[in-house]
Amino acid sequence: MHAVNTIGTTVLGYPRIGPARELKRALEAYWAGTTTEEELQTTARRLREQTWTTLRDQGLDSIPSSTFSFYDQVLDTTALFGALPERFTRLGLSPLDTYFAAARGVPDAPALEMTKWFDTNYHYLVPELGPNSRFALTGTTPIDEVREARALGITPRPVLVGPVTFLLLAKATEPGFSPLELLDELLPAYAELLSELADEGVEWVQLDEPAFAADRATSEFNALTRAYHWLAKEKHRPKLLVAGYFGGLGRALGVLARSPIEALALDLVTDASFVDKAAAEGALRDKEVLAGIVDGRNIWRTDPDVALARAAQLKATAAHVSVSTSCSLLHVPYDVEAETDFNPRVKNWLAFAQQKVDEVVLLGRALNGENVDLNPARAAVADRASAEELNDAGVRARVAALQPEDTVRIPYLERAAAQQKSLNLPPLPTTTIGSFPQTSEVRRARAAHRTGKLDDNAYRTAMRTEIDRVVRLQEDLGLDVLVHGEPERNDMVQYFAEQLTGFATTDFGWVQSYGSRCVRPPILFGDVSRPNPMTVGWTQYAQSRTDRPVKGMLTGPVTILAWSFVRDDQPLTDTARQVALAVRDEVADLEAAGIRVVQVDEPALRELLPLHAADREAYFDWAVPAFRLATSGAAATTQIHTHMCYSEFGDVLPAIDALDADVTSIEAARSKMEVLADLNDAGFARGVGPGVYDIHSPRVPDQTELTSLVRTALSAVPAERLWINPDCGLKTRGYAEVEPALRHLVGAARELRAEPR
Ligand SMILES: Nc1nc2c(c(=O)[nH]1)N[C@@H](CNc1ccc(C(=O)N[C@@H](CCC(=O)N[C@@H](CCC(=O)N[C@@H](CCC(=O)O)C(=O)O)C(=O)O)C(=O)O)cc1)CN2
Ligand code: MET
Ligand SMILES: [Zn+2]
Repeated sequence: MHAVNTIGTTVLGYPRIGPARELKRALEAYWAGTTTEEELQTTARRLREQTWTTLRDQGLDSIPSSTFSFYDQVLDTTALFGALPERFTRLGLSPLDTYFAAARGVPDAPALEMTKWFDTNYHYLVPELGPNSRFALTGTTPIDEVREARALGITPRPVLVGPVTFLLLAKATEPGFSPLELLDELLPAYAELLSELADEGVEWVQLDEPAFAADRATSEFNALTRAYHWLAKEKHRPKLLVAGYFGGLGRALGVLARSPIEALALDLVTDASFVDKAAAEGALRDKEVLAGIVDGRNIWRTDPDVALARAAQLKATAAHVSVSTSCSLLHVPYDVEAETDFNPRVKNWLAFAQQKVDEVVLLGRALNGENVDLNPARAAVADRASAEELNDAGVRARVAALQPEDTVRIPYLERAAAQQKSLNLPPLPTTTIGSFPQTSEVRRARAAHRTGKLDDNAYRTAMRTEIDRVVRLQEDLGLDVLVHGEPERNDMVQYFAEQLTGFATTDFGWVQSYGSRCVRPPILFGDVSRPNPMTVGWTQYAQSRTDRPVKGMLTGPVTILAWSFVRDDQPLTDTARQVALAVRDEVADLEAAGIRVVQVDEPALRELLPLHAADREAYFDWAVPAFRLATSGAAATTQIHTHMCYSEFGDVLPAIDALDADVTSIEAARSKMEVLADLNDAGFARGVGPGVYDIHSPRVPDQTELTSLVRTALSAVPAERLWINPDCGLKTRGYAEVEPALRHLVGAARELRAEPR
């Protein structure tokens, strides 16, 4: 047993969508109006109870609560402290519907902005705060959950977004205002919650401060000091565990070590060198340290010897050391045992959330000096290291033979002239980003094909029918560069992973991306190669149905890595080169099949940007060449497009320029085209297609609005280089919105082409 009053073994958080995506289905049914709030609440309660009892039965000492969310934990915090913008609260909806309005938007109240949770593929809803924002404990969810858990005989450890990270993640509603100025307003609301949790018998509360894994200013460290001195001075409160993850804590480690909190959770996986710094931090002497030695973000089984050595290093300096995950398990799937169709050898190398909990329990006992059997784990790690799939001589030789000229094309202006001669496009050419609406018909056909109910021929016919429809629609609308619509793709990364060697894909390995939307990140376990063309058949078919150019559609190497679970036994740069060569082969085959425009999507270029500025150059040094390796084999006449979205691009503009794509489409509608001026400042002078409307909203923009946006764009970019397109792919939308929106888009282009310049 663990010592009295310590936290002991635990995990920092757990998946919540449900092992069979029960929450996704319950949410979508509720939003569609086919079920009641009560039914939704019942599903939610059952999922929470299932999580708590599973974690208890697996033997964790401390069970987290409030890791459940109906949409997002940052939005939960905003709602809990009464800080939802008035445009939602004045709607007169129930608390739950007000919350969903903020998450998803309603006709007169656009949703909160959504953005990436640090360097993950999870998205949170950005709080909007201004000088007049006030906080009050208006919600009861953490307390309700404690009561639910206690009814099961479990006294849980509520997990909350910490006050400083919450403010640092918010966006200011007024220029010049820093939400951190609201700290003194916010702390009393947190203190009140802590006091109420103490009343419920809660012993420990976890406050997450991942914002301190990024570079921070002195004022921000001061805020951290102030926050935890302030919260800790309250007498009536649970003990405080502060969790920093997604990297080493830098100066925040000392700040937290010197603050009067009782425990600290450290990510010992992301930054191994951080262990020494933590060990050297004498002030940990009065604290319990949760050693995050089980990777919460990747799916490999933990090497028990490496992990235990890291944890043991802390024993000399901390009052008590317990074992935990490096971060919440939100970022991994539930259970590897659900994968019945999996290569058993690869399966034995993996740990999903449920297996990671077992690892935490086992390693915790080992750290306490109990006699446990670590040999199965050691054997699995050794087996993986020796697998021949990790070492494909042909792939290795090809990478070793790469030359600098493999990442260089002839100068842009020469290419642009050759492409214009071949494509003969009008000024302000129009195009889309690739996917068209994924109708239930298309989804059903894919599902039936997967389960064998639809044979290959019938499936091909179904997809071709869809491609015909999408091509005809684009011709009718008058778009200039067409796409095939991606009906055959379950996901823009998984689709490729399913066809490449070195990848395994899952049937049930769902991970929440945002709200009810999930992805199944492929597992990149070995050397990567492309046995056969992956997209040529569909693209060539689409091209055969029209005289206009059809744009081939590929996912780039950086995004394939970012949205997969990647191997941790070699640098990302090595893996990226292998993936890039596979994409390069596909570009060559598309070209050979007569495709004159190829888009290589890199929406995750910004996502993988390291949180610490000092690591960024090294990142660009592999990410940019990987994209260039994938695309530089193309003939001068082949027009290479790329696409980026879901990000603030400020920190990656030089990298976008360095990709050397002929045309870059980039999310811009929500920021009103500001990115164009920024690109100019970075010296960017190639084709650019700022998204002219936000595809995340069902709202259809009218032509006047689009014309005016393009006019704004024209003040930054000459018509010869300016493309007109939506912000992102259309797969999550319906035709009822897409058709009129694209009609207005083409109309705007025509209107402006007719104007004298
Ligand atoms: N990997 C990835 N990350 C990304 C993005 C992305 O496109 N891909 N886009 C950004 C935003 N994220 C997004 C993530 C997911 C979805 C999304 O729509 N996901 C779908 C699932 C996509 C999928 O893999 N679908 C498969 C499997 C569908 C499925 O669930 N099938 C049913 C049965 C089929 C049926 O009858 O419908 C089942 O297995 O139970 C398919 O369509 O083939 C969902 O949650 O609903 C959208 C955006 C950033 N990160
Ligand atoms: N080609 C992809 C699509 O249109 C790009 C999406 S970026 C998240 O769906
Ligand atoms: Zn996109």
